[in-house]
Amino acid sequence: MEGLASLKAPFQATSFLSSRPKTWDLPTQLNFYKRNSFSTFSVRAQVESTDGSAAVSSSGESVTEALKIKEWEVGMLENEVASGQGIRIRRRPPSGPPLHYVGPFQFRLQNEGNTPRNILEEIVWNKDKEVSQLKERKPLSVLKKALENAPPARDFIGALRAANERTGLPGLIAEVKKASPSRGILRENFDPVEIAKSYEKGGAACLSVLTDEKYFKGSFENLEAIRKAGVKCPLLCKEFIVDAWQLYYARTKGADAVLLIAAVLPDLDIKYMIKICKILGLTALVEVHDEREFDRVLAIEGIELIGINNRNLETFELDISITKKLLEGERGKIIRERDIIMVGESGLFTPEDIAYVQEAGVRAILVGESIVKQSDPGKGISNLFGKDISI
Ligand SMILES: O=C(O)c1ccccc1NCC(=O)[C@H](O)[C@H](O)COP(=O)(O)O
Repeated sequence: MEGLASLKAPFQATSFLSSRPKTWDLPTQLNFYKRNSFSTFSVRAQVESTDGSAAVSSSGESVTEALKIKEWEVGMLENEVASGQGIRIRRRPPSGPPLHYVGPFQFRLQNEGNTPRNILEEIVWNKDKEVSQLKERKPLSVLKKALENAPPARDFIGALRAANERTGLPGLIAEVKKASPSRGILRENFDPVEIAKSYEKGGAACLSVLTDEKYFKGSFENLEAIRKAGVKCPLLCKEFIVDAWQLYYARTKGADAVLLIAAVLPDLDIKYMIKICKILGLTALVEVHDEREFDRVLAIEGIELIGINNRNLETFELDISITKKLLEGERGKIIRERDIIMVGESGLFTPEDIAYVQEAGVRAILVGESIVKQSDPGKGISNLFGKDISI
């Protein structure tokens, strides 16, 4: 393991590896992690063969083996950092170290519980695997090239503000959602482009397109098809983002905005991803569900759009009073002072629900089930608001 730090050309061992502390007590490791790494994404990027030959470190250990250990160590540290911020979702299963690992004893003990504790954790673990496979096929360099041909990013927040000003009601992000883990299939006859056009006609300001296939029966093809069909509403790529690579991927597929879930991402990842979003012209909708997540997100610079999910993603429990509770008092004041747009998400079915969250302080709402289930989803919007908001 130590040999990795002294790898010589043609392998580039950059600062992450060469500056690694020699003593691996836990606090040192955490500080080191905080300073140097966001995810295995950066670990991979920093051990590169420049000529493609098999790599062996000075201790005789193969680079692949060393990389596996390094990835596992970073994974452990990610979980530690996250739980220190109250995040219960573990980024990947604690499957135990690679076979030849001879590291700190406390890490070797932590290989229990490798079944997900709840649905969100299961989705995240699955996404982590999915993304590493996709990354093999489309590395960042390929995506960066593809960005040149991506359609321009549109103003997601501007569209929400304009709708709110025009109607005096929260701007609607209408969700193109075929199925969900909590509700199963929502719509059998599912034509994403037709639904998107119907939403636009019905007065939606923006659209949210689920791209997760396994749990929501969505796809990036749907996102791309809606964008290519000329729908003018800005598009949110509704995905479980665990890696900055996905931001680039979403942008190449025509997304104007992405979702960052505070229950999944530690602060450092959110900060880092917001910076990348700004570079790519993407709007970040950062989602929270409780006070602790909300406070973490409010402490991050550059936040413009925050969603309060009324659905507990670990238990599926829906309660729209969460939006009210989180926007009361000091937090509501901060939001107003900073002119942050708040989005009420999930479980909104009636004009009374809309009035309730608007009264609580949201200027936008994200709605799926109640409108996607209607035979005419655009008309479903009129039913939701109790009036035609397209004019
Ligand atoms: O909808 C689910 O069952 C679900 C389960 C696990 C993670 C996320 C989930 N939904 C994502 C969303 O937040 C909703 O799709 C969105 O807010 C719209 O909600 P709704 O109007 O209740 O369909």
